[in-house]
Amino acid sequence: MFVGLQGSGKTTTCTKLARHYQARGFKACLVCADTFRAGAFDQLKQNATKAKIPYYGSYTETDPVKVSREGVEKFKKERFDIIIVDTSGRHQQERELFAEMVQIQQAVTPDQTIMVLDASIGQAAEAQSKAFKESADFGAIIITKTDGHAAGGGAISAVAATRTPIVFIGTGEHMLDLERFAPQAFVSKLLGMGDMQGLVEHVQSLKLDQKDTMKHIQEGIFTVRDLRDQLGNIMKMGPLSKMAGMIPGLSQMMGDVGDEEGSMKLKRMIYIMDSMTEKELDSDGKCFTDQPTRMTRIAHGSGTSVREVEDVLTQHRMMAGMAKKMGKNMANMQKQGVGMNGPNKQQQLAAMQRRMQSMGGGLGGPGGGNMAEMMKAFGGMPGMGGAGGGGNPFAGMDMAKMMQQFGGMMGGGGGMPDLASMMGGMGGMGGMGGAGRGGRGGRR
Ligand SMILES: Nc1nc2c(ncn2[C@@H]2O[C@H](COP(=O)(O)OP(=O)(O)OP(=O)(O)O)[C@@H](O)[C@H]2O)c(=O)[nH]1
Repeated sequence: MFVGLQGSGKTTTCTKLARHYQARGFKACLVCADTFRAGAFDQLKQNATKAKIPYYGSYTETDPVKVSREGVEKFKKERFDIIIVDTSGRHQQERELFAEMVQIQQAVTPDQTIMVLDASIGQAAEAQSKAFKESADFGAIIITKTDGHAAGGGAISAVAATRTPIVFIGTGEHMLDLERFAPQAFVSKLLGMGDMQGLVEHVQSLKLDQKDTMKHIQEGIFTVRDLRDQLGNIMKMGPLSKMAGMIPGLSQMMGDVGDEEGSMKLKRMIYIMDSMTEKELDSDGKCFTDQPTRMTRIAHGSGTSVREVEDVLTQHRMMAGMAKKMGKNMANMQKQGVGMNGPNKQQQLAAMQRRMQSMGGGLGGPGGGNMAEMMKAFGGMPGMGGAGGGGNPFAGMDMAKMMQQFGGMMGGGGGMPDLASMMGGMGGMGGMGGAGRGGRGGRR
């Protein structure tokens, strides 16, 4: 059950949370117990429909206690794992509404009552949460709008007084803008040091489909379609600035590259590939150099310029070259039998871990992120050859060799890549609004 002040972001956060659990395999649903505000049910309905989450509510029933009881009973019968009840927002003084909140709580006997707090109220959060605590005894807090200028620092320190855990934070208006609250990650992000754990969780929740591309890369192949799929995956990840905030040092490096410019560029690249024939998409791109008129046709078809089409093909050639290198190395590794399928798998894993740790220590760069964790995160990053949903595509291989190769790929000259060149490589790979222009692995 959700409680909170009017406009704190309750309804939005209910849907975000339901989607969060749904993406992790739970049967989640929403009950609208806000019969107070006209349009509240419509808002919940709209959000729920968009996120494909079952919902319950009524246009005619005015008793919120009745609606919530009916909704919860219905979904319990249908064996839902997580039933979220959204109550109407209130002001601190609204006695009647407070009484109603308690009645709903008694009617549905929630396993958890969560209070939603807007970060912008800052230090006032303490008085606010105390007032709520006196009526509805909530067990957890979600702080919303931490993407605003208030960043949540004041509100977070204020609610410490209630000794209630903050479980999630809202980081934007989009459905995916909900993060599990981890104090350490939160602080390092505030300080511009990135949040690799958040990145891994975010990428995992997107359920990116990378199977075909991974298989291709292992074989040393990278088709134009693979590039299209990877760019599509990057688009799914949400605004570039948000992703950058999670990668140590990247947001500083990106400087003035705007989200709009970046995503527009990605979109145009996708339009270009959408104007290609199936055969062209599945090709290695040579047909374009053999018959350059194809590029003119595609530029016309996609409403772009021949120059842009050339750029996409250059990008593809670069990635195909890397895939070829990678495929060869993987084949060599397999030949040498360094795969970890033998009986001493545990020992090999431990040795790998040690090697990774010692390498991680050598990684300078802004933020000095833990290399082992970074590799895990990059495992699931589109464009980095990750296997679907954050799985580590390097599992079962010699990590040291892999890392060396990464260094080579990113222009680090065979050693460990420094962070800047890694990001340069990423920017180049994804064509992400020029984020990688300065990096050695960048396009030019
Ligand atoms: N920037 C940002 N906006 C948010 C966030 N969470 C919610 N919002 C916005 O805050 C506004 C209010 O959100 P609602 O979900 O309608 O608030 P509510 O608490 O349900 O409002 P009542 O039903 O009146 O109590 C909406 O415009 C949301 O898009 C967040 O984390 N960041």
